[in-house]
Amino acid sequence: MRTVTVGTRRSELAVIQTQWVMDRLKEHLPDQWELKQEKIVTRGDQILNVTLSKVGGKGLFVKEIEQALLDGRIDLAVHSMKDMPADMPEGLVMGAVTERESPWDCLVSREGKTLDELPEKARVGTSSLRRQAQVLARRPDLQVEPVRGNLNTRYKKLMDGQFDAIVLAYAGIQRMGWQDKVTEVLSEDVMLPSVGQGALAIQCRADDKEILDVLQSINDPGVERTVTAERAFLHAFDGGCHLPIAGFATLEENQVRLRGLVAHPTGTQVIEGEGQHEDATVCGQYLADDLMKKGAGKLLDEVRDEAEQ
Ligand SMILES: NCc1[nH]cc(CCC(=O)O)c1CC(=O)O
Repeated sequence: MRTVTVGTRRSELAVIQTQWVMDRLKEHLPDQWELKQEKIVTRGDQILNVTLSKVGGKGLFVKEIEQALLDGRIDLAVHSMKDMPADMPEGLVMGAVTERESPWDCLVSREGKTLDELPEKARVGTSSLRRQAQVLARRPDLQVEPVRGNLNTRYKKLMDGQFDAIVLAYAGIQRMGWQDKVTEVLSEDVMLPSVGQGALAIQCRADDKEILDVLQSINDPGVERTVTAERAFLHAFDGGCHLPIAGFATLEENQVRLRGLVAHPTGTQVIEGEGQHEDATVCGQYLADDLMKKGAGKLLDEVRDEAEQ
């Protein structure tokens, strides 16, 4: 008999994601085990109306949750993979990676216009430098403005007329059941997604063998492999989701194929590449090396300097 406490952020999306994982876990739990949910407020949830990139710091959405795991207040935690920092605190591990929903971004537009159809100087809401850079690379005339808050808040701001369109992760929209609000799913040639986008990461204590065993049953090895390549790529730049870096991997026969890019937030410079390798981590590192040779390191230094001003 064991009561397993599952930690989650309190936003509607986080709760839906956690419930989804709990439903899966239920089918694999030993007899007499129970699942309980515990909501945790993170710093990222408390910061409103500030551009995340300005607040900086990696893991705004995970720190408090990690502390709860280390303290034993919770036994496992469900995170959006893309919110997970590259380095895990001592004593914690990623016990499972779940199957991936859509990795793409999408445009939700107030008057049903696609990215190419938006009128000149239309206002697009996003606080992600990665999305900003790619929107501006395609449509330099648009005005990109920061938008904070959870999905409900952002959608309300769009409908109130603060923006003509917003860019969101399609996976989040799907989980909320909001597919009919989407104007356009953006293809990888327009908007390469964030590393890990659409996948969920389940974190637990490294020494909790019982939980690790149960988590194995819901782990998706294919997604684990592609996400490992994407994260190795991001890690090589010492980057978090607040930098304009994108990466997306697929499996082709026995190879991991990875596309990645580093951009200036103004969209005026985009350095991109593609590579494949059997080993996921090597694949990510090789592509990062390739982009470094094309000037990505210098570009990111500029972006970091500008962010500090
Ligand atoms: N940045 C916040 C965040 N973290 C995870 C998702 C949902 C999608 C996912 O699982 O990647 C979102 C919302 C968004 O970016 O629109």
